[in-house]
Amino acid sequence: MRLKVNKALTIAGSDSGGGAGIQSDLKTFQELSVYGMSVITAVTAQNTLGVHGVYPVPLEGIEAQLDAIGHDLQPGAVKTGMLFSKEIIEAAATAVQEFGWINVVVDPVMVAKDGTVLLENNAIQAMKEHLLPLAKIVTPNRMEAEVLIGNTVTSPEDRRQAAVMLWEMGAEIVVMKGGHDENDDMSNDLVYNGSEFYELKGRRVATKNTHGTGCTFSACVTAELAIGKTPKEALLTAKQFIQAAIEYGIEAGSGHGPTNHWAYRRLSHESR
Ligand SMILES: Nc1ncnc2c1ncn2[C@@H]1O[C@H](COP(=O)(O)OP(=O)(O)OP(=O)(O)O)[C@@H](O)[C@H]1O
Ligand SMILES: Cc1ncc(COP(=O)(O)O)c(N)n1
Repeated sequence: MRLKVNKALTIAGSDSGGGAGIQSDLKTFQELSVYGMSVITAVTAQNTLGVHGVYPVPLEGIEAQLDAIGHDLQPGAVKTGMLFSKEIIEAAATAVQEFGWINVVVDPVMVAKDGTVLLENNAIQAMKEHLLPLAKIVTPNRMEAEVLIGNTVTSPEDRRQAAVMLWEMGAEIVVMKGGHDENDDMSNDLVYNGSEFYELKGRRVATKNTHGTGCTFSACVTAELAIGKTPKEALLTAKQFIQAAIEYGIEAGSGHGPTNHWAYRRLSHESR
């Protein structure tokens, strides 16, 4: 018997340490029973202590991966992570349009936790011009939102304003993630869909093991959209997924460790 599967694609960088990027995305897709596919934009030599090298894949190799998928395997949703350069952003945006890919989730990855640049400065404009208008959902953290709107985001009012500005740049739904907020109790994310604001609420976990939280969250949103869930349903599940992954953390490496990608599935089974 052949099962019909829901398919999702990640266009992102490889994290040799396994906690972020392509690796976190494929693990998350698998946990949600979604068939994962990947276009690798760059290889990073990375562990929990930091990024030790960044090796972009030649543009021709990226376009070949996009074409290979586009001509055969139609994804039900697509996410972008580390895109590194203006040229790679343009190639990804061209493929989305050429192949009619839907449910595009843009995680505007810019720097790693240790400060290593994962998106060149001159690529910001291309992201605004070419990618945000194609996004069903964009998921910036506070620093990424500041770079995209060109202003600081500190107060709750700034956050709402930034969400509106990003929506005006063309993303259908904006999620302002709260991982970097100065709130010891909660890590809440603010969502704006053009007509209403709502929050994804989560208890803040005191841990240094948060490597790849943003990648994992956006991968979960993507998988849920591929399954056919509404954006709101997808976001609520992603919040539960990342909460479990942080709360039931694992110890791997001696620096900023990864999250537990199987915690959500374990908890779902246990509660049945
Ligand atoms: N310590 C924490 N406790 C609970 N939730 C957290 C914590 N840190 C982050 N989160 C949640 O994880 C998700 C990712 O948010 P975050 O702001 O960390 O993204 P990010 O900076 O893009 O992540 P990264 O760059 O590490 O992949 C959000 O839902 C956020 O609220
Ligand atoms: C390939 C790749 N993609 C994304 C991130 C961001 O994750 P973090 O901010 O947790 O380092 C990363 N470090 N590496």
